Amino acid sequence: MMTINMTLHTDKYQINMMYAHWVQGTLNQRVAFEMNFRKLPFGNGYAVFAGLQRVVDYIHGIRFSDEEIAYLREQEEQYAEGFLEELRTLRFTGDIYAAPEGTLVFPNEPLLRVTARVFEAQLVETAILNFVNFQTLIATKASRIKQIAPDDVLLEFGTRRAQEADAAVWGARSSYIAGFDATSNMRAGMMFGIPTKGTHAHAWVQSHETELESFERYAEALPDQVTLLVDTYDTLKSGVVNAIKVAKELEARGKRLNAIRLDSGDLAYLSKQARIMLDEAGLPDVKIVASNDLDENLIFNLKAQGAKIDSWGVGTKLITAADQPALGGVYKLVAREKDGAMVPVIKISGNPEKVSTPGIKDVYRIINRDTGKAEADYIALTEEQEVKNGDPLTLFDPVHPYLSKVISKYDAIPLLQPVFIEGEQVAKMPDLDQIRAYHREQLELFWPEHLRKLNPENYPIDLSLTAWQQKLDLIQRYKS
Ligand SMILES: Nc1ncnc2c1ncn2[C@@H]1O[C@H](COP(=O)(O)OP(=O)(O)OP(=O)(O)O)[C@@H](O)[C@H]1O
Ligand SMILES: O=P(O)(O)OC[C@H]1O[C@H](OP(=O)(O)OP(=O)(O)O)[C@H](O)[C@@H]1O
Ligand SMILES: O=C(O)c1cccnc1
Repeated sequence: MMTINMTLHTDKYQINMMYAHWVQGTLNQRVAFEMNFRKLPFGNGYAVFAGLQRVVDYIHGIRFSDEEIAYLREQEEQYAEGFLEELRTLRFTGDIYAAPEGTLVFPNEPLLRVTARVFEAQLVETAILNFVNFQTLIATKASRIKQIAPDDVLLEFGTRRAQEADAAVWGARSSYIAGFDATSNMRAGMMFGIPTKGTHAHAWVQSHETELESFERYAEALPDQVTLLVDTYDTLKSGVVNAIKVAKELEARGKRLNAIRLDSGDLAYLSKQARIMLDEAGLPDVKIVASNDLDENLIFNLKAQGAKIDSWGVGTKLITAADQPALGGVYKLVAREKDGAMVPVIKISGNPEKVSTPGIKDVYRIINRDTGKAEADYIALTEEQEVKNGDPLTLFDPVHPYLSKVISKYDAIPLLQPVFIEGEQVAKMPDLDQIRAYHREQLELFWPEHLRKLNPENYPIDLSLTAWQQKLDLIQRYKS
């Protein structure tokens, strides 16, 4: 398979900064960047971290080959030849720590950290944000849907409405991580091993003289997985009646009708009526699939109306994250090398929540040993020992520091795991089913108050006293 060179999947300003560092002789300065987001999407109580596999693939593929070099030479005559020669040998040689895909993550905590020569750390910002922002957004949307239909079969149908091809396949993967059962996209199935499922379209019915004939022909062709779309002409008077006839014909051949699909009209009413008709025909095992612009709110509503739907096909609103089409993850410089040591740096803002937290940090999920539940995430400078030693921790909200409590019986799970060290991948990426299982286990760690769809309780993200003090000191220094 031809692999596409993604090295120039970056903003020009990154190359400009790389050039300026090269000119100034500072390209080898070591820096640390952390990625985080400030606001949860969809009013949800958590986000589902995704995109790391794509980041890993991208990092491995960084190469300025003849084509990239020629393009840069042509695009920007200010770039000196020596710089272009430097790029020719550029490989990623830094460290990347990241949360595993499927982890529940929260605002204002580092999800991924790059420590590298500034030359490399700057190059990779754009692609990392692109991959992680999109995939985390879709995984979070999918997780909301899964939360309200935990026992139903969830099918991802979005490709035709996705924002182009990459979004379709990586969105399908993100949905699967968060609990979807299958995708309709065959390429996503082939690339990632996601189960694929498909029914048939209205075109199949329309391309026959009668609906019944179309159902019979379809069932003849694919007798082991027949799902019939029943709404082309009249769902209850024609579609379901014909589906029942075909189910009986299948039974006579030792086969069975798997399901019917509803794709328009009042899905609550039609599913209830269809259920009665199927049950009365002795077909209680025939399932009902619904589709038509669904999302978590509609599905929730349909369930409240007593809809008899076993499986949901969700396309447009999932794959485009229709109610919030972007996650605002950012990549901020937190430390730089000075006289051989890494020193913290800060970005001040008029908005207190936007002031960056300086220094290289780790995040620990603090599990209360009495309850087995996550109590808070605790952000500490990497050199801090308290949490590593299991010493009592003061948990306090950095925006409202007077709200605090001490916890002593806890387990601290470090969220950021090494992925690359000195340019070498040090951890094998889990396979997709492991990621999916891990995501399910993650949910078990949280109280339902943080997981509910509407007005969830904020999960505390706390700063260590040392990290907090350092931030205050730096704010003070820049103010004076
Ligand atoms: N019982 C229900 N309660 C709330 N919303 C519903 C219900 N049934 C269906 N919907 C949703 O209402 C929206 C409109 O559906 P409807 O079938 O009326 O229009 P449509 O999609 O234009 O139909 P058609 O495909 O026949 O043109 C869809 O998003 C559908 O999922
Ligand atoms: O509604 P979504 O959540 O986006 O799910 C995907 C939609 O795509 C198909 O419709 P389309 O009209 O494209 O084709 P069809 O003729 O097969 O219904 C399908 O019937 C769903 O309604
Ligand atoms: O299999 C289906 O029913 C399907 C697939 C993609 C989009 N809409 C429906």
